[in-house]
Amino acid sequence: MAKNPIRVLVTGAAGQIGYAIVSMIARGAMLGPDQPVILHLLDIEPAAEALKGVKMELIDAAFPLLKGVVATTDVVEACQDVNIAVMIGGFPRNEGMERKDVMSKNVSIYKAQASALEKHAAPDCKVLVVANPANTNALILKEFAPSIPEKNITCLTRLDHNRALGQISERLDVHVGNVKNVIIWGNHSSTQYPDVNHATVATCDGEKSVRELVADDHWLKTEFITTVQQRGAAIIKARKLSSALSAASSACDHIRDWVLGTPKGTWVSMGVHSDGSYGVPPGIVYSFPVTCEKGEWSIVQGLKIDEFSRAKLDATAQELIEEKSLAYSCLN
Ligand SMILES: NC(=O)C1=CN([C@@H]2O[C@H](COP(=O)(O)OP(=O)(O)OC[C@H]3O[C@@H](n4cnc5c(N)ncnc54)[C@H](O)[C@@H]3O)[C@@H](O)[C@H]2O)C=CC1
Ligand SMILES: O=C([O-])CC(=O)C(=O)O
Repeated sequence: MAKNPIRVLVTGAAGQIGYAIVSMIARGAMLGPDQPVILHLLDIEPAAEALKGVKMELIDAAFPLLKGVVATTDVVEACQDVNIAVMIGGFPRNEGMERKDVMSKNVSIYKAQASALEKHAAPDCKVLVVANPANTNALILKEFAPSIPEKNITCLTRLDHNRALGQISERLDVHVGNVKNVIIWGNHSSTQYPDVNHATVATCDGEKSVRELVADDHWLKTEFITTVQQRGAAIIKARKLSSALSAASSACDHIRDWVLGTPKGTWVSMGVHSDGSYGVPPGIVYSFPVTCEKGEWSIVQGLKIDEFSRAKLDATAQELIEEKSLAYSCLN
């Protein structure tokens, strides 16, 4: 029997990431090749014509899984009964800016949209915040949508996770699909900590540790980390626009694994509300290694954290604490 359609909200749908992600969702990259979807597209009035154009193109593409498109500038209409909300609406940074530099513009959007989601989305709606500063926007969204369960509000660090997989794959000249279990700890910012201490590569002789195969701790502790931390800025420098294709694809990966589950023995990175695991203070949205099953994520427990990692985990937590107070000062 055909499945009922799932309603997916995409905010900022007339923007770069929005334009890239809608066709991915309509092709089944987010929810599976047999899952019909209805797209709810939200943007603001100045982008209303462009949004209309996106809807026209979705119709023209005749996607078999796409059962309807609601394209609107009305946040209430956009949020009505949605099961998944991908929150991309906001302002991107330009060259030379840090992601927190878009804080004052973007956190107020998340405060305003929180209550529309709370009142009008499906009660079990899963929320992914993409717009920067992603962790802090997710925190603000939760704060102003208190009835949405904390575990349903997450932010995107899967792009950083995929970037780390990509860097290891390039360095070892192995296919990226054979590399797994890197971790992004902390903030989606230049203080994030890409950690390969538990990462492995599938080889014909079984799974091997990334650290042993790379055999260059200096590179892993320096250039590898900074390349992943600075990749967003490098893309902006090269394209004069921030990452869009890779952000859209990673957002699909995030939701797909959350809803359909992570493969056995594999974890991914998600920005989630800290429960105090690994000594990370509660009260911030922090990227952890997680596995997902039956639509629920859980933080991977019991990983050994060495002294080098400890300092990095703490530094990015500290930045998130500071961002939190900056966000509140922007809202006052
Ligand atoms: N977490 C992550 O890994 C990544 C996050 N980002 C962030 O995603 C966000 C979007 O990036 P792009 O698509 O490149 O930007 P963009 O400027 O191309 O598109 C953003 C869209 O949001 C719309 N918008 C603005 N205010 C809105 C509101 N109140 N409600 C609904 N829509 C609204 C704009 O009209 C625009 O169409 C930025 O904040 C960017 O920094 C980008 C890449 C990766
Ligand atoms: O760097 C930016 O501003 C966009 C972004 O978040 C990324 O590419 O990771």
